[in-house]
Amino acid sequence: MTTVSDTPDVVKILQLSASHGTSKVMQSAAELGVFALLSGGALTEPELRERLGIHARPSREFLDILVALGMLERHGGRYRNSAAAENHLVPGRAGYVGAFLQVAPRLYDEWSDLTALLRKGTKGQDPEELFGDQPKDPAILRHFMECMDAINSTIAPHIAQGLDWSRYQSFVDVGGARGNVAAAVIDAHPHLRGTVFDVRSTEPLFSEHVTRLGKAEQIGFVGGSFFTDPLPRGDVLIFGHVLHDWSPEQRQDLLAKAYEAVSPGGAVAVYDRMIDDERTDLTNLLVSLNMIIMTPAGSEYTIGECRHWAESAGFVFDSARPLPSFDVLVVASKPA
Ligand SMILES: C[S@@+](CC[C@H](N)C(=O)[O-])C[C@H]1O[C@@H](n2cnc3c(N)ncnc32)[C@H](O)[C@@H]1O
Repeated sequence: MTTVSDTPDVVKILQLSASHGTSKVMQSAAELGVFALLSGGALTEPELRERLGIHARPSREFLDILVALGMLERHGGRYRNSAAAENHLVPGRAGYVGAFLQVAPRLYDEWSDLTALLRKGTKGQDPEELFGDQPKDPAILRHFMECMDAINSTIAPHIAQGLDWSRYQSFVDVGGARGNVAAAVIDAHPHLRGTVFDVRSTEPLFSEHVTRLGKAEQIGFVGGSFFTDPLPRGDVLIFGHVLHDWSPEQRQDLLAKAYEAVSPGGAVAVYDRMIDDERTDLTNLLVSLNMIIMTPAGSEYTIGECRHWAESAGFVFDSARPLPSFDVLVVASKPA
């Protein structure tokens, strides 16, 4: 006999209603170090419980949910990482994206007020609180940079391939943080000279990171604010995960400013979690709502809007291509 709870629509509604649970299980697994521990080999539930310091009452549900989510596997009473967890959730691995899960608990708290935000439109944050150029807690800044690099590391090789860099001599990564993407571009195209433009407080972390990557000679740093200071000149200006922090008017102003700084014949390259023009993609719509919650005026935006801002600034639209991690790269050139 079919009951109401067996119908696909009801199953879907029940699963959606419980998705806070899967999100929280993933965050706690990262926080407790489950994936790092299991990268050393399979363990039984009592062994995991003891090593992770978790209580017997929730431990089986916790671990078996991770199995059901495809993050762990269970064979003969022993748990081990799935290939996905082993490749992407073990700290130190090249494909590590778990830093994103570490910021997630904060996001989780911020989302708890969604209904209030939907009514008011903003949480009333101070823009300076988010990205002010005052000294910040160095540990917090470092963690923020690590999280950004965990995400942009998967994108960087595609930025290095996404333009015909043989046509250019220089680029500026605007809001380029500690130079992670700039280093990947230089790595693939050693003839280029790169500049990272970012708030002054990031300079020590930039120097440390590009030195570690062996790119300190090829990448310079200019500190300042892209709202009040001139942008450094270059053949290509990159805006990666920057425009989504600001209002549509500020994005338009930044691209107009970029047009002045780009050499004739050069280009602007923008990447963000852009929304498809039909506004159907759930993943990036959720990311956009997250930006609305987390910033005073930011959000994601459609590919068409990005094209419109670039064209209004004087650029000629070249291409929009999807990148891994649900980002889109828009490239537009400045006539020679
Ligand atoms: C979300 S991060 C993106 C970092 C990097 N481009 C990436 O793709 O991961 C935004 C960057 O913009 C920088 N930023 C914020 N406000 C700025 C301003 N007014 N002037 C220059 N850089 C700024 C931040 O310090 C941060 O490094």
